[in-house]
Amino acid sequence: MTFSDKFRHLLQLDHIHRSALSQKLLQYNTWVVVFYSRTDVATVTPWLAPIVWEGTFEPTLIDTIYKQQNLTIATTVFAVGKYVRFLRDFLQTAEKHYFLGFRVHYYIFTDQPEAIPAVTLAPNRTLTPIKIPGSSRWQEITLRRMERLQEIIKNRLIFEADYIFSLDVDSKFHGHWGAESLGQLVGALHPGFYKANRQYFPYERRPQSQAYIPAGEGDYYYGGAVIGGHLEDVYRLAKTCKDQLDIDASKSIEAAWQEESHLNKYFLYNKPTKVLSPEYLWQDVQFFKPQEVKIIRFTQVIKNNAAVRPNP
Ligand SMILES: CC(=O)N[C@H]1[C@@H](OP(=O)(O)OP(=O)(O)OC[C@H]2O[C@@H](n3ccc(=O)[nH]c3=O)[C@H](O)[C@@H]2O)O[C@H](CO)[C@H](O)[C@@H]1O
Ligand SMILES: [Mn+2]
Repeated sequence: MTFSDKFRHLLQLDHIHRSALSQKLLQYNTWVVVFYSRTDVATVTPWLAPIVWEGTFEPTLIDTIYKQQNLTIATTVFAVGKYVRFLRDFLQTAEKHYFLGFRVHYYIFTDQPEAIPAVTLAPNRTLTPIKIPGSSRWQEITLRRMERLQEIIKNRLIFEADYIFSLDVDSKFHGHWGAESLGQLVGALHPGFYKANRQYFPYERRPQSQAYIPAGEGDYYYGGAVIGGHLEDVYRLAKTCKDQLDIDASKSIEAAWQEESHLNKYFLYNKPTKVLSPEYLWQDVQFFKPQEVKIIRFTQVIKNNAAVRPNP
C-alpha cells in the first residue's frame, strides 16, 4: 500500500465511523452538553483527572464513542471460601447494569469452581473460572489479589482484553456503570472518607511499612474494592503493590488495610487519570444517602464478617 492509498483508506474509515456515529450523537440536545456540570461536588482533581459524578456526562454519548473501538473489559473477581455466596447477586446485577452492550469477560478466582452459579450472560459476555487454593486468613486472600492480578494480566489478559476492572465480590450493581469509567488508571473514592480531611484517612502510618504515608500527605482515600484501567497501567500497579506487600511480609508487618493501604500509597505517587465518585463504591451500611449522591451504582452489601470470613 502506497502512502496515498493508505491515506485514502484512512479517510474512508474516518467517514464510515463518523456517519455511523452521527445518528446516535444527535439524540440529545446540545444545550445539555454545553451546560453539563455540577457545582456541589469537585468534578476534577488538582491534576485535572475527571471525578465521575452523575450529571457530569452523557452515558449514551460516551458508550457510543467507546463502542466504536470494539473493546473487551476484563473483570476479575475473587470468591474464595464462603464468599462464593455473593457471586449470584454480583453477576446477575452486573448483567443488568455493568458495561451493557460491551464485550465483558469475567474471570472468577475461586477455590470452588463448581459453586459458581449458572447465571445467564448476554451475548458477547463470558465467564472463566480460575481455580486457586483457599486460605485460612481473609487478609491473605484480599492482599494476594495483587499477585494474581499481575500474573493474569501478564500471562493472559494482554491477549484477551483492553481494559480491566478488579472488583470486590461482596457487592451489587444498582445503576448504570459504563464507558464513563474507562481511563488509563482508575481509582474509586472510598465512601467513608470522601468528605473527610486527610488527617483522618486510614492510611498506613508506621514508617516500617512500604505503605507508609506521612501526616500532611495524600490526596484522597481510595477503596480497595474497585481498581481499573488499561492493562499495562494496572499491571504496573499490581506488580508494585505485590512487591511492596512482599517486602512488608519479609519484615512481618501487615499494613492497616492490607493491599488497600498499598494501593493508596501507589495512587499518591502515580495519580489516577480518572477518579470514580462514591456512586461507584457505596456501602449498604451507610443507609443515609447524602444529597450529592444522586445515584448508587455499585455497593458493598451488608455482610456478617464472622459468618463469611475464615478468621476474625
Ligand atoms: C469497600 C472496600 O474498598 N473494601 C476493601 C476493604 O474491606 P472489605 O470488608 O470490603 O473486604 P472483603 O472482606 O470484602 O474482602 C475483599 C475481597 O476479597 C475476597 N475475599 C475475601 C475474604 C474471603 O474469605 N474470601 C474472598 O474471596 C472477595 O472478593 C472480597 O470481596 O479492605 C480490604 C482489605 O483489607 C479490601 O481492600 C477491600 O476491597
Ligand atoms: Mn468487600
